[in-house]
Amino acid sequence: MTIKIGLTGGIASGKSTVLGYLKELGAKIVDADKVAHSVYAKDKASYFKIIQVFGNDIVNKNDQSIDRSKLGPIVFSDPSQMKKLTDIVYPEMKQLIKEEIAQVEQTQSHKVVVLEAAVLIEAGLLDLVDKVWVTMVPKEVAIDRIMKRNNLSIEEATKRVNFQSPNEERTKHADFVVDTNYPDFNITKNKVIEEFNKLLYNNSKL
Ligand SMILES: CC(C)(COP(=O)(O)OP(=O)(O)OC[C@H]1O[C@@H](n2cnc3c(N)ncnc32)[C@H](O)[C@@H]1O)[C@@H](O)C(=O)NCCC(=O)NCCS
Ligand SMILES: Nc1ncnc2c1ncn2[C@@H]1O[C@H](COP(=O)(O)OP(=O)(O)OP(=O)(O)O)[C@@H](O)[C@H]1O
Repeated sequence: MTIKIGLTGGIASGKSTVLGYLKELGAKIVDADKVAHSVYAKDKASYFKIIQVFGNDIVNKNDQSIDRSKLGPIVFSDPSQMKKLTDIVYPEMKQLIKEEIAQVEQTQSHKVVVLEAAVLIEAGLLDLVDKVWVTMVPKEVAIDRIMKRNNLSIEEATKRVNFQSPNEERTKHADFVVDTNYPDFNITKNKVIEEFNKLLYNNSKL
């Protein structure tokens, strides 16, 4: 049997760091951001729907591809526009993720598959996983990390954090909360290894 972990967390909460540890432990990674990007391809049903809703201005004139860098500013500054986009993107994204996970289950290529998705809960992906892991730092720490990492003002960094759901929304669904608010990355790493092994060796599904 394959154990399916959904990994989510707010911006700059340590998702990529934890994902790196899980990869080292041998888990297969499914990256929801990447899958979401793939639905913009011309052979996907979402392609035409997105152009219908957002118009030709978001299309690259040379190759007719959708330019995400034009779409981003429209949707990230207006939740109602983001809702219009995700109403189109999420169903196709979920179907593709389902297929990717099924492939791992069928071939039994990996014992653990991790679905990394910033919007695991919002996109209705909870039913695809057995366990939910949530990376978390206090809001002020996230803001501080973004200011340093992305070289942004406190206002810009705060805007990015506020765009996403609050930590409490996510931790409500968590089987395991990965607190990454430690200067020493090894503390985070050891917690991840411990929980991973618990899951792998105490799991009746295996
Ligand atoms: C708006 C789009 C076109 C911008 O693409 P672009 O390549 O410029 O940015 P990218 O996808 O790398 O996103 C930047 C960051 O924002 C996060 N993010 C993207 N969409 C959302 C959202 N709806 N809610 C919260 N965070 C989001 C991503 O996880 C990532 O950390 C793209 O993010 C998108 O299609 N978003 C809607 C689908 C979605 O929710 N994707 C996230 C799946 S985890
Ligand atoms: N103990 C720690 N564990 C994880 N990350 C830490 C820790 N201490 C500091 N950080 C820093 O937090 C920042 C965010 O980490 P990471 O990129 O893994 O987060 P993320 O959730 O994937 O971010 P985003 O959603 O913005 O891509 C990084 O700059 C990282 O160096």
